[in-house]
Amino acid sequence: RNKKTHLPYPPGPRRLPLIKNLFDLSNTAPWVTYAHWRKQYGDVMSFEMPGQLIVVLQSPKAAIDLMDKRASIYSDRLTPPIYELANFDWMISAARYDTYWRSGRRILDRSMRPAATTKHRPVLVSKARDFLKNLLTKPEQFLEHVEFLQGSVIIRISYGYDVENSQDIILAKSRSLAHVAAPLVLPGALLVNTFPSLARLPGWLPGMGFKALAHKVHKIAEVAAGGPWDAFKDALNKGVALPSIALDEYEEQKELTEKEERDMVTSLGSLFIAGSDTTTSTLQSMFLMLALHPDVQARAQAEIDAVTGGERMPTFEDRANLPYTSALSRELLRWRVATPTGVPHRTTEDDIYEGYFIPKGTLVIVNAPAILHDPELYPDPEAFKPERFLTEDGQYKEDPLINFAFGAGKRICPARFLVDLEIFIISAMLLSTFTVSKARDADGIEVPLDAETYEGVIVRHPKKYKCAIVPRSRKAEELIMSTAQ
Ligand code: HEM
Repeated sequence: RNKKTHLPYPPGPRRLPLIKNLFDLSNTAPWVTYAHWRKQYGDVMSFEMPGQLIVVLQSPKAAIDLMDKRASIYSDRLTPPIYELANFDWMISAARYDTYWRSGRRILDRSMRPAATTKHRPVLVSKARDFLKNLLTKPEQFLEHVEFLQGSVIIRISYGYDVENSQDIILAKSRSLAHVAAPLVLPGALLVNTFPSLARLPGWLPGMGFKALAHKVHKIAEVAAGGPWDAFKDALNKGVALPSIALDEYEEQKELTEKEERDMVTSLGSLFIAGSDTTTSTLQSMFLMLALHPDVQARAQAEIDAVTGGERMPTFEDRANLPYTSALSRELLRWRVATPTGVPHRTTEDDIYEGYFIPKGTLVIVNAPAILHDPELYPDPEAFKPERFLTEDGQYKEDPLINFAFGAGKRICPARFLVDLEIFIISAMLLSTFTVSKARDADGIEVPLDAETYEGVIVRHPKKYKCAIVPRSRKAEELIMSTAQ
């Protein structure tokens, strides 16, 4: 109960002195603990980590009421202290709600709003073709191909730079940053995240290894953001810059001040780390789903064949005639939410909601799986059913709730329209040319697949698995080879 207002915090599990709820939360799947707590404490609940109150929202109403309608006070972030120490607090998804974030976010919103994403369609198609070709030559490496696809899509769309192969230096630097920096956002990853004042102690004291780590992150981040930007500037000077967000912004602003250029470097530099793992996860879930649901796959293939006659690849223009395939790509986002608890927002003022006190500095989480797997909203929620996104007469139906897979409020994922295009075109082109099924061992026995074996806390991925990916026909092979230059 708050001393000033005499109002209680939102209800939640009993806190122990000092350690509060430190040991009540699952380390591997906190969203499961939240969903379990929801049954006891309702849609707006709270718990505490030492020194930090956390509020969890688990219904569309609560998420919209606070994250959207009161966005002016629910849009800050808790930048991990290690990022500040590494001068890496420019990463947009971790940045404070301030003027830097606003100008960076403006660039991203402008370049990824629906009208602007249409421009990226040719890149998506060409990268999808390369992807199919890779699947044809080395189907057993499909998980790696998905990763490569996503990395090359982001770098091409951001800077107009075509990644040639998985050894490409710009891709390697971006991956290295994602690999080193992404896990550091977890509150328990480093002691300095829990006790930021440690950063003020001299580096020679024992336990100060995080300072060397911060230095390393700083170095990698500068190269990962600066390298592709330099490649873009080089292409620009030679007059060969390809269409990209960087080029659009450059042409729009013409003369950039040093600060504007730096903001552009950092906001574009944020895209790889924010967007590679997430879409990769969803596409990796797609292969798992297809191998587990031959009925869904056959229905989508029949729909696509009826439109293309098996004589060509499906295109974006076919989308209006492919409602089931469109619905399939939406159901994927719901079925295995890639970032189940999103990125916490932080309040910048005290607030009162439904008689509960939410103080300034509270972390607020939308537990997306609680909404997208609520049996009242999505009956039989664990089942994969594209029909959820179809009207009774089989037309594609928009469902605004699916946006919770991308967060909420002002910090909602700026790339959600791009992701929609990408998942649609990849699934349509894949289904038109390949059939995915369970793998078989040397004796011809099906290798069992487990739909539940996922790992990762912020972004979750299916654990490494095998499946068989076979071209549907000789004609399908020709289509792949003829278009993938
Ligand atoms: C399936 C794919 C994706 C999913 C599920 C996803 C999900 C999310 C979520 C949950 C957030 C946090 C939203 C919030 O705080 O409320 C977010 C933020 C963000 N995403 Fe995505 N994302 C995806 C793909 C991408 C891609 C492809 C890009 C870049 C090309 C991207 C760029 C970003 C950025 C820059 C932010 C930070 C926004 C901010 O803090 O203002 N995301 N995303």
